[in-house]
Amino acid sequence: MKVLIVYYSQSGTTKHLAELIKVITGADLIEIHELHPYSSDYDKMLKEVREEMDAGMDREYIPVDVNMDEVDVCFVGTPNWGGMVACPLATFLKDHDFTNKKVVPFLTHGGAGEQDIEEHIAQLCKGAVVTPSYISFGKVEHDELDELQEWVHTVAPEIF
Ligand SMILES: Cc1cc2nc3c(=O)[nH]c(=O)nc-3n(C[C@H](O)[C@H](O)[C@H](O)COP(=O)(O)O)c2cc1C
Repeated sequence: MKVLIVYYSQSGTTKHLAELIKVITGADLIEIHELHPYSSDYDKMLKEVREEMDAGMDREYIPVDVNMDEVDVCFVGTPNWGGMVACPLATFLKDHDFTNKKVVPFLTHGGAGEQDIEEHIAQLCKGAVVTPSYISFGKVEHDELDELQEWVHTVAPEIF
């Protein structure tokens, strides 16, 4: 059983959650990075992201060495970007074939919650079986670790 965690993180919050899931599952971890960095000015970056989403543009990512054919269960982690999957990760998901794979979403947000991100992931990972997500407002705290562990065991019992 091959288990993979693929995620994007702009400021480390989703990365932290991905690393906790790695500790629980022992899965391989892949971080997606945009090919051309966003502005380091937060407001400019928000504008840039809004413009590329409105235009339906695919944000290029730095290629990663992964053979998706071998993967059975893929944890997919993203920050909430305007209720959507972060753009570079969205491009990665579009580029790979998730048919008949189990996709397990996890996400972090700044107050708006899950919105339609699970649905967006299902659209991007065509043919996948998408489980309920783990949703964290900001960084996962120490007292939430039991809940995280329980969620992993519930959505992907076959990997243990
Ligand atoms: C471009 C952009 C758009 C965002 N849009 C939202 C949003 O619509 N709703 C929300 O709750 N948080 C939003 N956030 C906040 C992030 O989802 C939140 O801070 C997240 O935990 C950051 O994860 P990261 O550190 O892994 O990048 C946005 C952040 C960025 C950079």
